[in-house]
Amino acid sequence: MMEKYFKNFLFFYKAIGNRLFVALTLNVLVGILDGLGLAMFLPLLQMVSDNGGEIEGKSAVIEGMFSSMGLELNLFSVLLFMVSIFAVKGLIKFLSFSFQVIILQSFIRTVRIDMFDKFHVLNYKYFTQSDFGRLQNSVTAEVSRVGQACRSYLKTMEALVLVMTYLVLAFITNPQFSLLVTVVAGLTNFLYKFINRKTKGQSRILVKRNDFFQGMVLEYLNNFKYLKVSGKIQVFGERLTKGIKQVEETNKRIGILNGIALTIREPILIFVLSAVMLVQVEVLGGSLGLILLSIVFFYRALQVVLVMQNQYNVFLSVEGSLRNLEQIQREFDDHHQDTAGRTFTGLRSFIRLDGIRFGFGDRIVLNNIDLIIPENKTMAFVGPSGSGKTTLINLIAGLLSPDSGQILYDHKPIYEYDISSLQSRIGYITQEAVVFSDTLFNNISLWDKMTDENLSRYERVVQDAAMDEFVETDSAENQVSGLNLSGGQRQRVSIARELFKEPDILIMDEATSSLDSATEAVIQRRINEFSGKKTILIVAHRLSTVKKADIVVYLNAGNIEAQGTYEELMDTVPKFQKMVELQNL
Ligand SMILES: Nc1ncnc2c1ncn2[C@@H]1O[C@H](COP(=O)(O)OP(=O)(O)OP(=O)(O)O)[C@@H](O)[C@H]1O
Repeated sequence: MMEKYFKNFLFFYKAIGNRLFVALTLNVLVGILDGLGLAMFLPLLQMVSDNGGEIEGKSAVIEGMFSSMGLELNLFSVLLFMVSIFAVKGLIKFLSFSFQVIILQSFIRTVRIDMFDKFHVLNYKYFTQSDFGRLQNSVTAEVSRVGQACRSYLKTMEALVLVMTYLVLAFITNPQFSLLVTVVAGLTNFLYKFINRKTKGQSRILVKRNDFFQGMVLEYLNNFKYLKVSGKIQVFGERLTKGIKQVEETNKRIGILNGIALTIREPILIFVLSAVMLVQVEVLGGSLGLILLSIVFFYRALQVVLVMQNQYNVFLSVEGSLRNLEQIQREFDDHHQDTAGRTFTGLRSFIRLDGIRFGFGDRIVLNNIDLIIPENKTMAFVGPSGSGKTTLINLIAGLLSPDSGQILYDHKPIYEYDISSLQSRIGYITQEAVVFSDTLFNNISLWDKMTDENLSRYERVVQDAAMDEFVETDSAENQVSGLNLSGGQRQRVSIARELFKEPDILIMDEATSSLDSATEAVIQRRINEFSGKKTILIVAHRLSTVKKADIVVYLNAGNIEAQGTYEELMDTVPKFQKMVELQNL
């Protein structure tokens, strides 16, 4: 229990640092100034009542305070003091408020940036196996909710120190009365424990339901076209509606619980105050006069308790998001890609795969792969669908790490390199063409500067990728997006981008599968010019594209069954021969 309170405190303390204590101290100051201002009621009360014997004792302290400041205790000086105190209190409250805004902004900024920093180095295998709805929800909506958690937590803490300050003041004024009120009011906390537990439970359910809903939204957007053309958009729409209803149902429950917690506090406390006042005056024969100032403090405390209650409920309703964030941060840390500092400056001799094994979960995808890819040679991977070609390429490109075995770039294991320096030397074109909603120039240069040199490089690769047919002159500033280009056009944008990059190693995984034969031939001719100058890895089902490869590797069920030239494979591997015959080559 205490451990949990401490855990939350530690979480925010780690993110906010000692500024948290500054914020809290400012609040104690606000409370003390408020108390001091309110204490001026004592001399005022004394001025209006003649039988304030007990008040006199306490007000003597104030009188002493005034005389030490060289002031006389009269209506004017008391009121002047009160006005000044409240003015200073206003100023400090403003400081505290502004300080809180600053803390919060920096907290949310840090959490967001930190989240994406962790995301950038996330291992790709974990990414492909993740629930995308959860990932998306975590880096967007959940971070905002964690910001809300921080805000409400801070406000709760601040309210708590204020309540404490008022209670101390009430105790100083009238210990017996204050003790009675505190004990009775404390008993009502059991009720709140119950409500809080319920709220927390709902908050966790809410995160799960939001993850699920976000996942559905992603699928809806990604598959919009298919859902429409298949006439199933309404069916999917019903699932979405169900998701929305579930999220809102949970929100409603949390809202109602908050409402209960918020509204019952005041009537209960007023009841307690009245009951204790009756007992104190009627049974214990106390004086109403002195009770009054304690009541003012209690009432102040009550107002703050209400704020605290409100904020704590808000906190509980988003606490699920906080736990989710901690969990996902832990997962991100556990699944980050290991990468070392050696800068890759280009391939000098070969890439070597030694006894590579790789699986997704229990499914073994690659089984003991040994392979040497000599520098500046073209190697093609062929084999049935699902045989592991793309997975093998992804391992070579450093997207995936083998379960066992080693990948060496020029005698050094791949993990000894700074992976981004290696990947910046790899051109990777896949069947899923990547197009960003931006200008054509930015799409191809990936936001490089628009210098004369880059522009002429851009124009060259536009031609090399056979884009001239859909790209007019002065096209660099044209806006494109995945939606306003045809499949083949998107693929050519992807090819142009990798040519612009001028990589050492060019990987083409079904890179020309969406193109007509004529366009493919143009690009193929351009790629052929690289042969002997770059290391090229090709995955292709259309076997005509691999005829010119130096080495063809035949993969089957995660094993290399044969490798050699196209002709050698035709002679020695009947399965390959059959594949070629089926394509009428
Ligand atoms: N993210 C993943 N999670 C689980 N299994 C996966 C994942 N990606 C691929 N696989 C499995 O790994 C195996 C090899 O897939 P891979 O994409 O490497 O085959 P491929 O030879 O390139 O196939 P194709 O010619 O159809 O593109 C397949 O059985 C596939 O189901």
